Amino acid sequence: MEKVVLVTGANSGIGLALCERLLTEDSQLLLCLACRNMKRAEDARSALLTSHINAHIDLLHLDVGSVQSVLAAAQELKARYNRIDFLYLNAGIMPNPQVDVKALFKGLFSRNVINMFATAEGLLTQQDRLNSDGLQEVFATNLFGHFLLIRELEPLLCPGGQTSRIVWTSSSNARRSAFSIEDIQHRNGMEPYSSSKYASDMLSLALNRHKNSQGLFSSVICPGLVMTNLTYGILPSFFWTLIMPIMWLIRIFTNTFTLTPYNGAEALHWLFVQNSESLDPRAKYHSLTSGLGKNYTQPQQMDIDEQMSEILYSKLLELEKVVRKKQSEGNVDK
Ligand SMILES: NC(=O)C1=CN([C@@H]2O[C@H](COP(=O)(O)OP(=O)(O)OC[C@H]3O[C@@H](n4cnc5c(N)ncnc54)[C@H](OP(=O)(O)O)[C@@H]3O)[C@@H](O)[C@H]2O)C=CC1
Ligand SMILES: CC(C)CCC[C@@H](C)[C@H]1CC[C@H]2C3=C(CC[C@]12C)[C@@]1(C)CCC(=O)[C@@H](C)[C@@H]1CC3
Repeated sequence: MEKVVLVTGANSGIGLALCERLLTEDSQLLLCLACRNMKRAEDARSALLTSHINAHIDLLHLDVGSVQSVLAAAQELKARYNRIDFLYLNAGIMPNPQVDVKALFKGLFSRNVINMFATAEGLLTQQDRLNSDGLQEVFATNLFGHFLLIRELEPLLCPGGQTSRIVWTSSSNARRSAFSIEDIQHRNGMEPYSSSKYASDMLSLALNRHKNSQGLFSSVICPGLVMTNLTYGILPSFFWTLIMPIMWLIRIFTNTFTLTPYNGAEALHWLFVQNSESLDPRAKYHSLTSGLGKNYTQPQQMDIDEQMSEILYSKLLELEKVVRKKQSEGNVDK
């Protein structure tokens, strides 16, 4: 039976590279590209079809940052498919990033330099805003929209007698100290990206606890530092052009500088070919590239508190009720 695979944020960067790799791995795949911009989705589909002429590629309009769009997309999916084998939750944003140049230079001459290049700890802040649902945009896009999608797709993800898999594109930038259980949307801080990725790590653990018995397994990965639209948005493009040779040089010494989307998608691809029983729910799977350019995947234990992940899960369920109520009231008003 052909596998049904859905990828969010599939039209560029790591998501698109993943699609390419999955089609090479399994030509029988039924691949669904879930994107917020249909022109970009069409272009991605055409690009994939040039190297995989007979591939079965569907498109779906999905803006994960919008409650209404997630609910509509889920309805459409339930009409189209009777199960989903792999759900890759890859769409993500880091709006208005600011690099702390002083911390960067200080870090360059410290013993922490390798960790700084791997995680950007203490280097990055972002300016977040409220979206039209009244949610913080980074939280809504990177975490909550995906959570709502999972909840809506439960009938396709837990069909009974079969296992399904969820894979989150998280980050080594996910940090416990950037997250507050009192402020899960990160309304009051300057590191919404780090907070949202830490929340996705915790949610994955909670999902495993609640859903493994129904055949649903969740994992998180970090793609390493990859040059994509997201990273190009961090610094002016002339600066990236200038430092690109340095980046490739650093790559010889740090395996976390995967740099290309193909390399960054390594752990996402690796998980596709693993059995669910062999997965560790507490591990983050890292895409790594050696100095000689060899790709490999390595698990690393996550710094997560079981109890806190359970509280987060309950808070997300509560928020789900609130947004659903708001949504149905909105529909009645129309
Ligand atoms: N690049 C890196 O070094 C790292 C990236 N990551 C994570 O990898 C993931 C992929 O990012 P990357 O490939 O780097 O960057 P890209 O910007 O190339 O890809 C992000 C994708 O997400 C889509 N997207 C953003 N917002 C939404 C939305 N509201 N609804 C639907 N789709 C949306 C984008 O669509 P559109 O084209 O329309 O904007 C795009 O397809 C992200 O989750 C990111 O946090 C993690 C660690 C490191
Ligand atoms: C002199 C140096 C070559 C200049 C580069 C400095 C920074 C702009 C980068 C250093 C570490 C990088 C990094 C990321 C972005 C660019 C840096 C801050 C990420 C935060 C991108 C998104 C992620 O999720 C992380 C895993 C990356 C970690 C490292």
